[in-house]
Amino acid sequence: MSMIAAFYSGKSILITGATGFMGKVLMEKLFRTSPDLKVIYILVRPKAGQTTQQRVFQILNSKLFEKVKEICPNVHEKIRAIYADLNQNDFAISKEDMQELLSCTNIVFHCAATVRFDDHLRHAVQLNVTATQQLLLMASQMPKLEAFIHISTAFSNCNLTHIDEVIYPCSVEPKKIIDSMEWLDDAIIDEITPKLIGDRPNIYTYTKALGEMVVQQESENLNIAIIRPSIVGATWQEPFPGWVDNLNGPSGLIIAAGKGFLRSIRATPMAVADLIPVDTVVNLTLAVGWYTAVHRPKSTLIYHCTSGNLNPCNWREMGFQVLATFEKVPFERAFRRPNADFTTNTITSQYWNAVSHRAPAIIYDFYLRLTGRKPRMTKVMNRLLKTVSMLEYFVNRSWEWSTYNTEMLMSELSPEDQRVFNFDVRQLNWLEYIENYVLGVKKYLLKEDMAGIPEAKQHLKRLRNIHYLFNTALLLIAWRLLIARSQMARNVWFFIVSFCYKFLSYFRASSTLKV
Ligand SMILES: CCCCCCCCCCCCCCCCCCCCCCCCCCCC(=O)SCCNC(=O)CCNC(=O)[C@H](O)C(C)(C)COP(=O)(O)OP(=O)(O)OC[C@H]1O[C@@H](n2cnc3c(N)ncnc32)[C@H](O)[C@@H]1OP(=O)(O)O
Ligand SMILES: NC(=O)C1=CN([C@@H]2O[C@H](COP(=O)(O)OP(=O)(O)OC[C@H]3O[C@@H](n4cnc5c(N)ncnc54)[C@H](OP(=O)(O)O)[C@@H]3O)[C@@H](O)[C@H]2O)C=CC1
Repeated sequence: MSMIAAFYSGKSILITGATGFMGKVLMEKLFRTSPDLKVIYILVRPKAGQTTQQRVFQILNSKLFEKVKEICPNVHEKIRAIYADLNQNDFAISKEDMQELLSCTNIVFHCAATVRFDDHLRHAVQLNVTATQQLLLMASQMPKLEAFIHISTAFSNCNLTHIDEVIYPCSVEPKKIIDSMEWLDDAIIDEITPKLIGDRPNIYTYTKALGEMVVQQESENLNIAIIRPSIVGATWQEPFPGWVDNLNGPSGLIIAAGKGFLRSIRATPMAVADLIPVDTVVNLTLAVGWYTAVHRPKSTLIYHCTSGNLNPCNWREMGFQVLATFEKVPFERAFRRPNADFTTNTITSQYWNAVSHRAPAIIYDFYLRLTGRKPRMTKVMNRLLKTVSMLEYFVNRSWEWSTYNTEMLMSELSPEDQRVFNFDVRQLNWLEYIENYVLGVKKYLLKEDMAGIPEAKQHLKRLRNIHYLFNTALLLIAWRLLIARSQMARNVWFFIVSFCYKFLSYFRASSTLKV
């Protein structure tokens, strides 16, 4: 019997960010392994015209929850969706709901965050720092609370190259930042943002670091742990391989590459691609929840959930396998044939951006205009290149994360728990994982049918022929222009033509003699 699964039975669990990528997988695993849990409270806001109830209904009816519904048919009765907006005071939770949350919650998993790299500092501070502080305040009023698990990121200190499982302070106290956000206007905030984030690449990593400081400062009477996952990717094994539902991290780039929009990137091929499957993160999170509640460590423990030091894979290997999978299962209606050029040089990268990305987009838009349609490719390409430029920081560096706490926890688990809540990335086969990831992107993000593969392959063949035809035509035009302008080129051309003519005449004469 799994001790971790048994621990969650009968418990009331509060999850923030349950409608997000990681939150859904966390909920799914909890219901699947501990169907006897009492209730999962989730803080949800209405979004995109859907009420909170409609959002929950949609999640429960998704493919991700198919197994859960077999194991725990009354799952909908065990989810309590609480209307909440983490941007607002007291999260805009009603008095009754708040009362219930405070008096019943046993475990808190805080996953909600803004993960956008370019969010405005005020909004990112509100969500990643102030909301964390408010949630901790709520937690301190929960008499039955056994553990509070905060999800951070391994990149919160990405300005360092070796990162230990400790909290590194930021130069300005989070409380001062929170206060200043209340009275500074947007223009001043924009001005001071670069100074505040310093040598971090974006507002996201900076505000997650501030969030960790808040956790440390408010942790006095609470039983807290922090998880720091690296780049979270599709599921490895559970509930099935390759599940993914958003474009963050590599997923969006896999689409862009598979559809032939993105064919080169400024990336260091030998840099470690520190991906971690979302189910691995969730397994570690649940194990940490159990360990923190049962063993009550004296200080706040931080757990790195990374792959690089235990089972490294570099970007070259990853890109190679992604391309190999495109050969087997191509994406439908690709713009160009997928390709992967890595360059570490900024000038070469700009050259490839012009030749491989912008020029085809301009030509395609010209074609759309000619055929009376609205041009759109240049706009799509500009947005993609903006996204790529924001992700480039992470594919041109390697980090070393120590994983003592994570390994210690692994050794504390029973063999059954090590199996059911497996977070040992040494067992991960990258080639298999990446193939399933690409397949998952095709199935769950692009919603493409496997029956369309022959047609997709046919389409790629047509694109290859167009490519050859286009290059040949380009070469001929260039050559024609050259011989029109240069005597030297003309001489070379006449020499080649007369040489070919002589060779053919000789060949014809010798074959006539033989007869
Ligand atoms: C070296 C690799 C090989 C490369 C080879 C060369 C190319 C050939 C490829 C072969 C195979 C390549 C496959 C492997 C690629 C691996 C690359 C992996 C890079 C991973 C880096 C991750 C770093 C993560 C570090 C920290 C981790 C975390 O803690 S948090 C989670 C990460 N957070 C994010 O990823 C959020 C990032 N997104 C944003 O911040 C914003 O969306 C934006 C700033 C990028 C854009 O904002 P904007 O307001 O302009 O637009 P928005 O409305 O948000 O979206 C615009 C359109 O772009 C789409 N979109 C959004 N995100 C992505 C994305 N990550 N990739 C691609 N597209 C994205 C979005 O859907 C919109 O589309 P439309 O609706 O159609 O307009
Ligand atoms: N994905 C990754 O690569 C990594 C993620 N992390 C961390 O993991 C955690 C989960 O990330 P992930 O699941 O990928 O992110 P998602 O963007 O998929 O999910 C974010 C969640 O936060 C919720 N949220 C955002 N704003 C509010 C708000 N104002 N009120 C209520 N809820 C809100 C979202 O709700 P809604 O659906 O309503 O928008 C959503 O449920 C985050 O803390 C992130 O920093 C760490 C490392 C890597």
